[in-house]
Amino acid sequence: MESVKVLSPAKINIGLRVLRKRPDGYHDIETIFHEVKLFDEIEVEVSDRIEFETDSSEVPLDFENLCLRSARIFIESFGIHSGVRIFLKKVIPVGAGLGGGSSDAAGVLKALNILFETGADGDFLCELAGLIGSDVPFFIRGGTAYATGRGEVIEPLQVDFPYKIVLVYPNIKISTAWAYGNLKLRDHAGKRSLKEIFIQYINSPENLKMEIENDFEELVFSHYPEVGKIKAKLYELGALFSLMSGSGSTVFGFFDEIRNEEEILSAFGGYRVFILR
Ligand SMILES: C[C@@](CO)(OP(=O)(O)O)[C@H](O)COP(=O)(O)OP(=O)(O)OC[C@H]1O[C@@H](n2ccc(N)nc2=O)[C@H](O)[C@@H]1O
Ligand SMILES: Nc1ncnc2c1ncn2[C@@H]1O[C@H](COP(=O)(O)OP(=O)(O)O)[C@@H](O)[C@H]1O
Repeated sequence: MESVKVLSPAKINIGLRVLRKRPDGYHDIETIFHEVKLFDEIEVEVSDRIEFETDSSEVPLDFENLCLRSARIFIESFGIHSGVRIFLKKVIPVGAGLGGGSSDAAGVLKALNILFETGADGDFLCELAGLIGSDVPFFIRGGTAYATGRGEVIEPLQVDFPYKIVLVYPNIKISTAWAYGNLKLRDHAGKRSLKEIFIQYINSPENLKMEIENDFEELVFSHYPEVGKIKAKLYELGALFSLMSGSGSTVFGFFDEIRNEEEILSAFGGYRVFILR
């Protein structure tokens, strides 16, 4: 096989509860991951070294590069005796709460699995993915899933998703480690699980509004008031439900139909807006 190309999608978190700090420094969380139609592109081919190229100036090229980390883990775990060249076309904003880096890491695992014809199944790729980052296992299968543990325990959910989605990224990069490190934990004792709430109310946005929260909103909105203003503006523009994704700074809105595309785009002039139908 000459080369393999895959698309790696962004995600949103439809609700995010941070439950407790664990002895290993991570936090147990509860979230609904939902894949959205915004994609990076990855191409891999065999090479004599492990090489990486990208069209983005924002992706780190050192040890923090998640595509390189994925490739090294894959090559070591299968005892492969060649290298790979990875090309990443970056579309998903970086440090935006959309999981782009994690998705690219999963995309590299999936692409290399095809390139080297290992025959490894999704469960094995999920195990490798968990070594790279908490959000990476979700992206092996994508779709919609209920996640627990540090985010790596995935239960796929079958849902007919009824909304168009608008994403607004206000050009503010937020470090996930900073967000977890500065969060004041809230008490979720006695609440129904996000999975139950999501399944019961996916077609009832008024109830989603009342019951689904993202614990990072308070912290991020207080440091960056412009992020909170996006949520209010999305409701003014007709969103049925709106929430910040992950540790921010992207805010998403669910709409039944989008008839005011021009108005939405001009309301957020200067920000990156994605209208996903
Ligand atoms: C907040 C979320 C919600 O989906 O997403 P993003 O906003 O980053 O997209 C995730 O929990 C982000 O997961 P991910 O981005 O994979 O995090 P990792 O690389 O594993 O960890 C980065 C750092 O975040 C903290 N961390 C991460 C996950 C977790 N459950 N508890 C934590 O405390 C740790 O300090 C860790 O060193
Ligand atoms: N392929 C990649 N794309 C984006 N970021 C990457 C990548 N590889 C490593 N990173 C690092 O991961 C960090 C988190 O990026 P990203 O996954 O886009 O954000 P988030 O965790 O907010 O969803 C970035 O600040 C960057 O340093």
